[in-house]
Amino acid sequence: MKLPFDSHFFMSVVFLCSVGLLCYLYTSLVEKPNRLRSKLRKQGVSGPPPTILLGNIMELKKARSTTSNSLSSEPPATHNLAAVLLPLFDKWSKQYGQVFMFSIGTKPILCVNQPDIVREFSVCTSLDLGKPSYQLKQLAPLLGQGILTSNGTTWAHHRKILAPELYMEKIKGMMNIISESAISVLNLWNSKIEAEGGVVDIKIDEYMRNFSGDVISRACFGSNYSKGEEIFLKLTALQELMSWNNISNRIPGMRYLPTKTNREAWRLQNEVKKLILQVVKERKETTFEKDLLQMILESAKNSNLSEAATERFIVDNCKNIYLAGYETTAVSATWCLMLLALNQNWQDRVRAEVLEVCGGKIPDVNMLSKMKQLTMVIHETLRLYPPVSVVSREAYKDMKFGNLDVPKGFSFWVMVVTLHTNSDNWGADAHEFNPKRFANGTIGACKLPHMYMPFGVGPRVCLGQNLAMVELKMLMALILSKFTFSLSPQYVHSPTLRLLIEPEHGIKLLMKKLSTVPRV
Ligand code: HEM
Repeated sequence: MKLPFDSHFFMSVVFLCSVGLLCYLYTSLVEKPNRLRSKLRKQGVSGPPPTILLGNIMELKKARSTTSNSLSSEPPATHNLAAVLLPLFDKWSKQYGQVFMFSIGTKPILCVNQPDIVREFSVCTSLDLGKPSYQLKQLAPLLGQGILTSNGTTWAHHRKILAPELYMEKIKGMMNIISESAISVLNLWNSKIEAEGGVVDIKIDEYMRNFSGDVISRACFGSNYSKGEEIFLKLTALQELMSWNNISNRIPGMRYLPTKTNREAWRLQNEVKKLILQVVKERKETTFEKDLLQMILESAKNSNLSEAATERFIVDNCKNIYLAGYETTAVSATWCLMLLALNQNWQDRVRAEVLEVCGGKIPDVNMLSKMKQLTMVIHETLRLYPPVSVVSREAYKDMKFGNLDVPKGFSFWVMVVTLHTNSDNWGADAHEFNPKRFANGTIGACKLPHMYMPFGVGPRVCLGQNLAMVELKMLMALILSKFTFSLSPQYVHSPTLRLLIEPEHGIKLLMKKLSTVPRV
């Protein structure tokens, strides 16, 4: 058969295309990352040598698998998470200094724990310092493009719309919802204790999730938990599929292949979208509340977006808020109860404060603000067990931090756990539970307060931190005023790093009703 074109010409085109593709791959996967790394090497920054394409992935993987089973089954004597969860980073930091570079795949990353650079990084307001591109790609299937997963002017637009809805003034209006959600957990525990004769061994994790899910769903979206429950379950399953443990998330391009896991993730994505749009539809038909969902709806309407873009704006931001505020608060509450169970003196002390301030009433904002000991305990919990272990950014143009010229394309990691337990900053008891260090607030707690960052830093600092603190205080105050608790003998201490720092086997407490008012 005669080809309609010259076969030599065809072969030349194929040859040239292949050479072009190889050059492109070589430049973007090998030459460019090497060029970026060499710019920092010239400034004296070193780090573990990366292997071609895989970077330091194999070392990171090995470190994770060797540490995951090495934790004590006893309650912790100290809370040295940096050494347990991030030993490789500890080792690299000792070997290469407080600023070193490593690679995830071909992506060069600068790990920064040096106080002056962390300070500059945390006050930088440039829109060119955004969330890392590799992270946005990884989270896109889970979160689409909302406030958590966008950069530049798109992010600024999302933040402007959402921020006022989470100011303290608005949170005051959510107090009833927050206390009702907490009381429903207390009622369940009460019934369990009565049914089981006075003391009950409870795994608290799901209750904490129900609480924070209920609050987010009702306060921000006006729907009740039973409507949000399905969304939460699917998002949690989706989050699990997106976690580091899933190989598809570690190999570039793998998530586009129709593997079993990916197909399951796509199915869940569609279902979550349908459910959120269903809540939106009901909302349009029935209510004109001025809550977060209403703001998102109105802003989408005013933005002259196409119907598809409007849907995406709504669905993505709903998912972002659900995800940002759900697990983080639940996990913090879980760790806080574990620490109070382990430290009975602090449990008694905070309970005495709660009983004195509230006198048997449900706390209001004013009462919560008077609970100093409780606030100290929560800050200390977030110091030792910060749910978000790394604050990360990428330089989208050449930038300067301290003496460091950082080329465009470099990502930064600030290791929150490492900063939170640095003994130079926090003192010799850095790995111990000592809420007293927060007696003068977060500013007086250590030598360099900007190194305390459970809610992140700079313009992208957590939007929900006021809400989270009020939720945690309300829940702890109500639990402490009704129950006493200690760690269950079945509790196994095994903090693990999924997307967040979580108790691997959950937290079990021995819980009973409070009979007498304790003396301190
Ligand atoms: C104890 C609970 C929480 C913790 C520890 C936490 C922590 C964080 C952290 C570390 C960040 C990233 C900040 C950065 O990159 O500098 C963040 C971002 C965010 N959080 Fe939270 N968070 C909590 C609760 C909440 C709640 C309850 C909500 C909302 C209802 C929320 C909404 C957000 C949003 C929207 C962002 C993205 C901000 C942006 O990129 O502009 N968070 N959070």
